Amino acid sequence: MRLKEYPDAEMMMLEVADRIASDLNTCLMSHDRASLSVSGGTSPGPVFDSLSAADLDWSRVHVFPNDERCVPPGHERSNARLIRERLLTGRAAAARFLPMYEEGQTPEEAAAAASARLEGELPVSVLLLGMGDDMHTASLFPDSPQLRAALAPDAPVAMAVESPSQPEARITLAAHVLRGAMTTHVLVKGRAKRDAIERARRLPPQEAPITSVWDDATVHWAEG
Ligand SMILES: O=C1O[C@H](COP(=O)(O)O)[C@@H](O)[C@H](O)[C@H]1O
Repeated sequence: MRLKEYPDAEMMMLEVADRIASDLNTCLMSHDRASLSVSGGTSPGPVFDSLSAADLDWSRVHVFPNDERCVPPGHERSNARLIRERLLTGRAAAARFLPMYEEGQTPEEAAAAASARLEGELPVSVLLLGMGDDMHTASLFPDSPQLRAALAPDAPVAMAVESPSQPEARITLAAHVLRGAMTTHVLVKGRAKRDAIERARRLPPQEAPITSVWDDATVHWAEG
């Protein structure tokens, strides 16, 4: 894992957006299309704002979340909603979006459909992950009963998971799918998460799921 520190969050968001655009362009030079899997939650909005204006052939980019909360697509906690509103606008509106959850599906149905839909998109060309204070990434939560299965090398592409700390069921890409990405960036903001990075270095994936996917990643951090 490479840790890159920035003097402020604004600079970090711009540089991460630039790096992702450059990674996508490089991929598109030698492939018909590129896949971009992005985090949800509270952190990546400013990266999306900048990335959505990037000059690249978005019509050849397929975008999907790392994970999804099983809520309706217009819900304020929907990762798809954040991606549609902040990333898939401007130039990036030409990208194809592949959702992980559709209203009315059970989590298990959504996970099976997402696995089938995303299998042909692998390996992920460019992966943007986030990380919580509890060292979860995507929806790989340390207190999830399904974590062991989601960390297994033979896990399905996408899995239905729960966490006692979360209000709804989730769909998450399995750890081996995240680990298999061609380029990985982890976006981390704030002092509490910096402390979490240091704690995670000494812990196994069962306690710090981020460590199961960050070996080849660049972790971008700014205090605020
Ligand atoms: O619940 C989630 O949490 C992580 C971290 O989110 P943040 O709000 O602390 O930035 C995020 O990466 C994941 O996609 C999301 O569903």
